[in-house]
Amino acid sequence: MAAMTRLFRSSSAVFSIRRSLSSAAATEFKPQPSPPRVDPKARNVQWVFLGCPGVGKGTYASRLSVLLGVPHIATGDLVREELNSSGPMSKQLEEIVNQGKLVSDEIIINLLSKRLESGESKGESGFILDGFPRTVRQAEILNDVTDIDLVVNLKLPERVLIDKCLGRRICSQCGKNFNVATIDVKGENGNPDIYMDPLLPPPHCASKLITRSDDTESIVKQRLAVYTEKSQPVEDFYRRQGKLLEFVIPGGIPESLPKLLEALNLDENEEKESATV
Ligand SMILES: Nc1ncnc2c1ncn2[C@@H]1O[C@H](COP(=O)(O)OP(=O)(O)O)[C@@H](O)[C@H]1O
Repeated sequence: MAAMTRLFRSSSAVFSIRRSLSSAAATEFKPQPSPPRVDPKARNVQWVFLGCPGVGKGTYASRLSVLLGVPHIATGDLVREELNSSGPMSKQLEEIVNQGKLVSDEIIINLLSKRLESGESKGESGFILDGFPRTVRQAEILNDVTDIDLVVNLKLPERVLIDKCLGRRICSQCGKNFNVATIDVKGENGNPDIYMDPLLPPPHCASKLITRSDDTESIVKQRLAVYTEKSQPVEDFYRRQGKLLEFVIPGGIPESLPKLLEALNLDENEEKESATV
């Protein structure tokens, strides 16, 4: 990871790294990968979680990061930390985020480099990235500095995404995410019904819940449009490399997490046992 941190630094300074995809890679679509069995003792996976706002990237990435013993690094969290600080970029970031737009690649890579450097100094290795890369340019830069093992692309229908964003709540003290929405959507056009219970906070968080300023209906719709325009091409970028694992979320966490672990070739019980050794 040291090399990645250093190279990220230089790429953010020079910001001219470009990797043109070979024409063969651009046309050849590889089948969905079957992830190799992860050895719990060598958990330095380098994974990326993609998916629309509200799909649950943070929820699933944070659970997997605990199972695999790698940090969960969410660029949205890095942006919000900076935005809530009294730093020089705070006002500018607030405006961008509250318009549902993307922060510049340069700012994001700078924030991510700092986070990787601080993790590296604490001995972290491997990562699950959530919310990065979000543009093809970011994906190209990442591709130039390190090898990503697997990209998990989470999917849900758009009407569920909007309800989930509107129901999202965060504990202002511990930072954990909850959701007060009950999702109960009848399947259409051959798609199955989707039911999700609310994810309610424990009593000590209940009085400290806040809503993200960008989780209003109009900003969520704008973020979804930005995702389609800027981030969907990132799915194709990784699909061409044969690294994209598509996962349609079937329901709430109790139903979906075991299925996701199965798709990832991970065994929750084995992982838990080895985590306690
Ligand atoms: N990789 C990125 N590139 C540009 N902007 C980003 C990136 N990651 C996060 N942001 C900014 O932070 C905001 C919140 O990100 P995130 O928490 O990942 O939200 P979402 O729920 O939309 O996935 C985004 O709308 C965007 O303004």
